[in-house]
Amino acid sequence: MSMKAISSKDAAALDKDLMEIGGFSLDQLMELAGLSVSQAVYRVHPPSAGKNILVVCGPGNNGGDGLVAARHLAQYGYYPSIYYPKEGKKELYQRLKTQLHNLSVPFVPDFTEALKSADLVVDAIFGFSFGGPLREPFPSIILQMESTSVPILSVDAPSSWDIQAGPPKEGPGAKFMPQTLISLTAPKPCVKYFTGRHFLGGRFLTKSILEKYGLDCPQYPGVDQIVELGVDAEGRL
Ligand SMILES: NC(=O)C1=CN([C@@H]2O[C@H](COP(=O)(O)OP(=O)(O)OC[C@H]3O[C@@H](n4cnc5c(N)ncnc54)[C@H](O)[C@@H]3O)[C@@H](O)[C@H]2O)[C@@H](O)CC1
Ligand SMILES: [K+]
Repeated sequence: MSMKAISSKDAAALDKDLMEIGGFSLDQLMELAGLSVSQAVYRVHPPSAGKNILVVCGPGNNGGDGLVAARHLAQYGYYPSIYYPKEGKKELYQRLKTQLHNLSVPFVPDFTEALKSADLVVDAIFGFSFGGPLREPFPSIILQMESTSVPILSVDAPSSWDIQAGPPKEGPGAKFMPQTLISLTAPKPCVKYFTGRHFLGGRFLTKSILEKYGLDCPQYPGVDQIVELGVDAEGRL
């Protein structure tokens, strides 16, 4: 099973349509996106494989997806911790933080230290609005993510990759290849450089939106919020 990619411009327009025409709020979309991310974590890394999940959040909505996913992971019995070096300004992120504080999910100050005890890293740093050379404090975080042996699951795109053109030719991110990627709504063009396990999440598209953007959404099995691309609902290639 495969799916057509969507450019970052169309992905942003589709998001806007879901809210302005579709009647969704950002909170709802982020909740469903983050729920998908948590299910992908559970699928590739069940609690029996290690419960310490380090969720690295960036300043935008990709980071918001990470905050939501961390809440669900805590409810599933994992021990998530959050590294959030550049917090976003939206009130929504503050509410997500409160929800995590109330579950005693720690916000950790030192990425290098936190990585030492992590069983899996969720890369929720940048999604489809990433562009240009990496600005501080992210270059050193990306360098550590590309050289660690801890498995990484990236949300919507491997952070530091150009959404269209894929990994940078040199510098931080040039060798970054997460083990798992969950594309939200639809894969982005950079997915053609990705070689790991690939899931789709964000189960909120309607027939008219699929038609407008020329997308063909694979069938999600049962009540799942994720579908693995490359494998069909019955597990066949
Ligand atoms: N329909 C969907 O697919 C949905 C998508 N959501 C998520 O929203 C993401 C897009 O969110 P946003 O548009 O807020 O953007 P992102 O979260 O992709 O990133 C934007 C932030 O990154 C910073 N940034 C961009 N380039 C940078 C660079 N070179 N160095 C340092 N900082 C940089 C920007 O200043 C901004 O703060 C998607 O990828 C997805 O994860 C969900 O939250 C909601 C539903
Ligand atoms: K990401």
